[in-house]
Amino acid sequence: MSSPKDHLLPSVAAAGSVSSGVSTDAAPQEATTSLSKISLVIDSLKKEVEAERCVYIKKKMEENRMKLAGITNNNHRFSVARRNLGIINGGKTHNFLTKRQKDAIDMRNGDAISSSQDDGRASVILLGCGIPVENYVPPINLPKVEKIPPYTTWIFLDRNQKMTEDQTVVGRRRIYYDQNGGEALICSDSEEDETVDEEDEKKEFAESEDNIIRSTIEQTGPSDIVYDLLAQRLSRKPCEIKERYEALKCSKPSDADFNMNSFLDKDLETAQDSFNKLFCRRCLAENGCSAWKSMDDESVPCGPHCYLQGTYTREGEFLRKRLKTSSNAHKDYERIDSETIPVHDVNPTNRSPSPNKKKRMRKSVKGGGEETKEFTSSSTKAKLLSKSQSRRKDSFVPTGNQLIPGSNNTKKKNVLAYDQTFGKITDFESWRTLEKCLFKKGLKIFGQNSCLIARNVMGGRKTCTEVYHVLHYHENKVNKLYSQGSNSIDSQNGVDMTKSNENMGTARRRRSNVFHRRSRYRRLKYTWKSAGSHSLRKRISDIKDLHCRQYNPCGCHSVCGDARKLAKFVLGDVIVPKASAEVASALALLLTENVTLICGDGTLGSPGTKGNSYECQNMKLLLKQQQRVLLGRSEVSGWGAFLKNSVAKDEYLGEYTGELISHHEADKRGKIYDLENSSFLFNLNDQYVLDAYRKGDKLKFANHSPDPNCYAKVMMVAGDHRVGIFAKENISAGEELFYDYRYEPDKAPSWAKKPGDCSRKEDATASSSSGRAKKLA
Ligand SMILES: C[S@@+](CC[C@H](N)C(=O)[O-])C[C@H]1O[C@@H](n2cnc3c(N)ncnc32)[C@H](O)[C@@H]1O
Repeated sequence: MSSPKDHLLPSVAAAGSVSSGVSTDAAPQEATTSLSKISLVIDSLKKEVEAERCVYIKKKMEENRMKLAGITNNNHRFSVARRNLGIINGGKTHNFLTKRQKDAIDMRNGDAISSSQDDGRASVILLGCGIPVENYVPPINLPKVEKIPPYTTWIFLDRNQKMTEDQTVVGRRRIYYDQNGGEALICSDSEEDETVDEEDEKKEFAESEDNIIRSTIEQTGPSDIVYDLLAQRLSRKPCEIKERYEALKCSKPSDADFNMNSFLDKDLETAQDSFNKLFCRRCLAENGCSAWKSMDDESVPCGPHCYLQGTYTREGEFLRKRLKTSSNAHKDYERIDSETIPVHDVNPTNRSPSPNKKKRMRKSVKGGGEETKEFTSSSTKAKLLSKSQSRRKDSFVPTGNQLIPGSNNTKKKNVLAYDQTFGKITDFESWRTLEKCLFKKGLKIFGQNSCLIARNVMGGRKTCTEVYHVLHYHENKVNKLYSQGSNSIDSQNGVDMTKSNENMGTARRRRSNVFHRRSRYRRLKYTWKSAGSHSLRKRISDIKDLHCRQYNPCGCHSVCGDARKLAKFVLGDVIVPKASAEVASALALLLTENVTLICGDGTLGSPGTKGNSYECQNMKLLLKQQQRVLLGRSEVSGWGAFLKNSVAKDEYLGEYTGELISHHEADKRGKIYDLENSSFLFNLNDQYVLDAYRKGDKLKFANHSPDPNCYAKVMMVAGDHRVGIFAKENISAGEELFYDYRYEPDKAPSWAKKPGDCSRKEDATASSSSGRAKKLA
């Protein structure tokens, strides 16, 4: 559909403000003119819609014709083959009908039923109009059903539809809107649908109708006349049109492009809002993104718009580097059709690391010593990637000759020309907020490797070459971006590098400082062995602009002697021979933050003690020193968790693990789980809930009991809340594990209600609709 502005009629726009009461003499005439103009707009829009529809239908018909042609040709071939067969068989006609089909046809023709059975079993029954039917089979009586049984429909809602507990009827469905206008949720069951009055039903608006409404009102302005006319043309009520327009206004991002554009002006945090809510924070933090693509070979371009492939002209055209063997050796670049490879449609080759590369990666992680096993955190990946990018960093030194074919300028001049060109072409200022945020994230994760940034975080919005140019020709802005918080991205007003050589030099120096410091930080962050060096350790605390958190490794607030051992281990050049992978991760964790060591199970394997009986359980959780748990059929319900070996009272059994999700998300999931009558949600704190449904250990199968043999405890471990399950009493091998889910009495399901709990059933039902039952520690 063409732009609404093309149709904009100035006098019609004025009609938007025309109210129904017009007082001047010229008014009736003006109103008539306005009416006709509005009608014109609507008609032309309708015509456009119709024309588009015609084209669409024609296209569809043509597609169908092509599909059908295949089928009919086949059928035709078969029928010809069959006829030929008849001819071959001496013209004998074959009866291809089954007896039942023939009977039905005969019955219709009023003929007596053909009987090929001459067995004397002529049980002929006369039906209605005297049609004789042989072997009459009485019809099957289907049981009469008054109401169709209830069903449940789940519908994903648009987060812009802000409504509360309201119910909106769409067709015959009843939709419950999420309290927070959330993007998902909803349930409708047909039981209630049945109660919806027929007259309440509203005809849904088609997309074309929406377009007409929106475009007309955008062109003419909203007014009663416009609503009336639209109602007439679309066979609706004016109030419906008005209501629809209001709804369209609120949810204006009706097409994908608009949606994307609206996100582009948000910062990453806001744009990711729902992402953060939906996914487990811990998984994201620990594993990073498994979809990150690394580079197999640093010298191979990452895609058609890799900076190694070529560059952009001042006009924004991509010039591809010519092969050295080209006869046009003096020209280093050739033009490529921007239609063939759109600038923003980079589709980097999906190369996954080769087995050898993977091996190499593992090997390099092992670099810290034999005892340090592989730990695949995002930080590790980043470290590996940053290493590769530093190798790659200066592999392409742009010169004026490369940029401007045939130029005879001196190298210095050419570099300047190059800078000036790209300073303008890759105007970092013009990048959208989200693009800058993504770029910043990429910079943090991958360093200044434009290939990795473009392919992993820019999502095709910026090519590798564009990222490269920003990195190299807007360094001052990049530096600022890196050193400042994401909130200040919009206020970035770095000096344009192209303006002066002097600035360029300063920026270059500044950049190298930042990146130098960053790479040092990375080394500290991920190479645990390096922590043994005092100079490096000092640097950890010297890095002022890193966000520092006071961390203690196990989160326990008491100071035990073993903590000092651990501290010494981490910071004092002591090498512990058999540190496990978990220890290595724990140490990596320590090194990622500014650490205050106050506790730890220094024995790193056998339980540490404080006084006579103190045992730091947090460290056991951190080191995953848990009991073996078996899965089996439960005494009470479904599956249950069983202990393999006997344990003593208060012994740590294991962790209740799961996805770390927000309460908002848990409420949504809880509604589904409640329907299944099986919930793996565990309230962690007022921010997060653990959901073990998809991810969890066997301990998630431990069932509820009011008189349990275990208990759950929320512990602060390495800065995170985690849930440990402990033995409440001595438990012998093979016993099933139970703990008290501690559901709130009014929300507890019947099987979890305590005998003394006098809350009425209705109360429980009422409250469970407003909140899920919460498993508590
Ligand atoms: C965390 S799961 C436990 C594993 C579950 N038995 C299974 O087979 O998946 C919790 C669910 O188990 C069931 N459940 C747990 N304890 C129960 C009990 N004492 N009586 C009845 N059902 C119980 C409930 O359906 C509850 O939602």
